[in-house]
Amino acid sequence: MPFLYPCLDSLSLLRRQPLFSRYSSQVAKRGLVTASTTHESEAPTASRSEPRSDTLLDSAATDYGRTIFQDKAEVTISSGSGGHGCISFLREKYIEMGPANGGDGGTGGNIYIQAVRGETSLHKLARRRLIRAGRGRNGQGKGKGGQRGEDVLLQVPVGTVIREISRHDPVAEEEKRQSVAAEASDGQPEETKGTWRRDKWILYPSSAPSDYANSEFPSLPKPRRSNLFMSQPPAPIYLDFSEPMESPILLAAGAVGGLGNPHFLTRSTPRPKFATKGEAGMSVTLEMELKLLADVGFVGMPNAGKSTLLRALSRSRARVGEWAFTTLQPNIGTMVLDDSRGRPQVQNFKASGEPRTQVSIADIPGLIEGAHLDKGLGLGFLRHVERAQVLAFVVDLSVGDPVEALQSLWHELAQFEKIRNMETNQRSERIVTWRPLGETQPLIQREQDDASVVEESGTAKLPELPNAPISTKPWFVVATKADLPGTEENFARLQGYIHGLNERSVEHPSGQQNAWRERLAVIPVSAVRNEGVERIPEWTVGLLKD
Ligand SMILES: Nc1nc2c(ncn2[C@@H]2O[C@H](COP(=O)(O)OP(=O)(O)OP(=O)(O)O)[C@@H](O)[C@H]2O)c(=O)[nH]1
Ligand SMILES: [Mg+2]
Repeated sequence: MPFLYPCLDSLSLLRRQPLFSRYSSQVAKRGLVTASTTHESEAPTASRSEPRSDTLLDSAATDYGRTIFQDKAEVTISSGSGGHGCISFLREKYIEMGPANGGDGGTGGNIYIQAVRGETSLHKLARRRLIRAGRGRNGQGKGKGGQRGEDVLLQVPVGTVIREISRHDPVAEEEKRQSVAAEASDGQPEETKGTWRRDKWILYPSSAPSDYANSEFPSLPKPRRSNLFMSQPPAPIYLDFSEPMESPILLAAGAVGGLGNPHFLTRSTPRPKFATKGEAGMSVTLEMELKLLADVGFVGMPNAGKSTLLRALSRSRARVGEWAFTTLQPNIGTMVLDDSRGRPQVQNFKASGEPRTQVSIADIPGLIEGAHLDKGLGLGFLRHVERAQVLAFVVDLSVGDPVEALQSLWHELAQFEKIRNMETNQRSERIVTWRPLGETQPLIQREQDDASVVEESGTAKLPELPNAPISTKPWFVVATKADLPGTEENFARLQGYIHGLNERSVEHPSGQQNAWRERLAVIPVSAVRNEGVERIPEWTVGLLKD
């Protein structure tokens, strides 16, 4: 019997037992088992009764939550083209050759954009390089207009900045072409009668070329735009979504549809056998950049303990490891001040009077000396803390001189600001008129005459500077790893330096005269032991303002 049914063999049952219990204890240790399953398993009670903070803060480097994150995207949006007009004639009983009744083409779909709270990354847009709205349907007989193209709604996270790189607008190009042709013929409108442009006209399907040999085409209607075009943002697009939006805004309006054949009814052509094609949709290439909007930004060297601190302050499961550059992309954690159960930990009100229930924190990859020269992971991640209201400098007490570490972090911040301002200047650079030797007319002036693009960008309003200088932000220092032996001396040194800053006896590490130094503090903590961190929410909230 046992050799036929090994499952009934009592020996094999016994052999399987330790394996199962080993598995269940591992699972219970990771905290992955729900209440009902742990009840049945033989997990040791000791691992279940461990305090939550210990398992979360001193976890293995492999135990972390992963989120897909992308903070840059370049997409081309293309609004829908219009449907073509229809060539049709009424045909009924006893009416063999009725009047023209072709409908107009439908308008193309629009592209809208909305900043919403739920989104945290641009990865969905980044992997779609081209986003098209639907095309308008063609007009139909019996005077039926074509159906509108489908609209597209892009949802981006709050904190996204959108810049236009290039644009292709067929209607604008056609308008320009016509105005150039009109100028060439001394203000007279371009003569298009008797000619036809293949890209503009639709001919009756079953007609032969001879049908059009003697017929005269009417003049081409002027390029048209949909009414919604007026509510499009002016070119070049520069949008900064720092607030969630209740309703989407229009980014690119769909093109209008073509005209059906009744539009071309004249005395000389009672049965027009032509209609116009719909206008082509415009396409705009946009660069999107996400600058996470957190209330507090952590700035520190690699391995300083930023992610551990984030785990101690919030329920974040940011990766922690004992090597440098564990964090490769920003983590956002939420520090809950009031969980609506009993008395809140810290009571604070916004300027609007509503209570502040949570504070968001951004933990970014570490900065090393020379990050502005692209050492380590570079300075790019600082854009996620540049909009934070408060900066927390996380300094490791167990390695090197904490004062030097703080100063070099400030140096890198200053370099970041310099590079950012340079980029802003480049973007808004004005056109300088330059006159080469021997030329009577300035070169740029000549360009302006025939290229309206140069004129437009020169006269466009400069966008407002969205950020205050970093040195004017409130900041404080968190001295981590205070549990390690021999860190008292380093802490005393750091405290002395901060005291000197408060007294204004030492220069501000940013080197700026008007830098913020109202209430500087250094908070010693041990994030792994969850000691001292309870001071951070209180101190942060005191610095936050609306
Ligand atoms: N003893 C002690 N160790 C700590 C403390 N905080 C963090 N650590 C340890 O320091 C190491 C680095 O911690 P992380 O939180 O990954 O440091 P990080 O600043 O996020 O590092 P990067 O992501 O690489 O920039 C880990 O091994 C932590 O366990 C602390 O307060 N005390
Ligand atoms: Mg980290």
